[in-house]
Amino acid sequence: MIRLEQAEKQYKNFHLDCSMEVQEGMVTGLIGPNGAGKSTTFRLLTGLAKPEAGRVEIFGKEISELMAEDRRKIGVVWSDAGFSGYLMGKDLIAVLKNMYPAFDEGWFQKKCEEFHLPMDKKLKDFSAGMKAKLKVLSAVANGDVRLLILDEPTAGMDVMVREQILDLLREFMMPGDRSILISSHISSDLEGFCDDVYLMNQGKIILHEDVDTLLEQYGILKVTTEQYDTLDKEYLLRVKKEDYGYACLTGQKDFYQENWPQIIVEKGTIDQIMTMMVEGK
Ligand SMILES: Nc1ncnc2c1ncn2[C@@H]1O[C@H](COP(=O)(O)OP(=O)(O)OP(=O)(O)O)[C@@H](O)[C@H]1O
Repeated sequence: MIRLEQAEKQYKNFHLDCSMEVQEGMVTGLIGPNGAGKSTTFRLLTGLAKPEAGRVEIFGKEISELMAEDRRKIGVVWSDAGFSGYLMGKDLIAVLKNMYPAFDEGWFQKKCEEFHLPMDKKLKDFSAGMKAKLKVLSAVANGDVRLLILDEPTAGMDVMVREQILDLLREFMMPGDRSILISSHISSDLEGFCDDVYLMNQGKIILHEDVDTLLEQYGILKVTTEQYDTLDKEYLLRVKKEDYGYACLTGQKDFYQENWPQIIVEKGTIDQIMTMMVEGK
């Protein structure tokens, strides 16, 4: 569905060099700290920025070659942009009908009710959570959409709003021929939702892994300086100095548990793995 091959973009003090893929039927997460380059990657994918080198493809075509019928199958939600605040919820229906030939009005209205989105209120008076739900709902209500590109759709949301948005996206994925690329700087947001994640830091992908593998096989070894000296370092991805000795990230936690049963091995959340990858040496 999406393929970036050494796509490069240069800003004054920032260089993006990104290769990644989003497969049909998969939810792929793009995670990374603030300023990592996630939005820049999304701007390349949506044609808002042009790569200086490399390839950026959606549905097997370069972005500039996408036809109107291809574009109709792509839904994009930006964290910092949305509909005019002076529209009322009910005015939006006419706007969406006009934008999407396959707009599912009945479904949209039903969901607005379910999510308690007031149709007779101006969008500028919606809470942040209401705005976030409305943006995702509007993208999903386009019956043609097959690929959603979501820039931090759950950022700053409380746990209930976040789960409502993720449930909506799970429903969108049900038919099996659809895909989502979703970014977040809080990776725990995406745990239990993504099939695979790319971790970006300073414009580069520094890790790509299935979420199941990340959660089952990655671990953080907490070792004293003496234990560290005896460890086989072959399967250590990152090491970070701590007061007690070292924290070591591995993608082969069973190997260390079997061979060094005395050391502490923590499972590690995606956030901890991300922090180790970014801050460790
Ligand atoms: N139009 C631009 N001109 C100059 N520099 C830019 C421009 N857009 C982005 N940058 C720089 O590119 C870098 C990456 O920014 P980007 O917004 O892609 O990061 P991000 O991972 O989306 O961060 P966040 O999680 O904070 O949204 C930053 O250093 C930013 O200042």
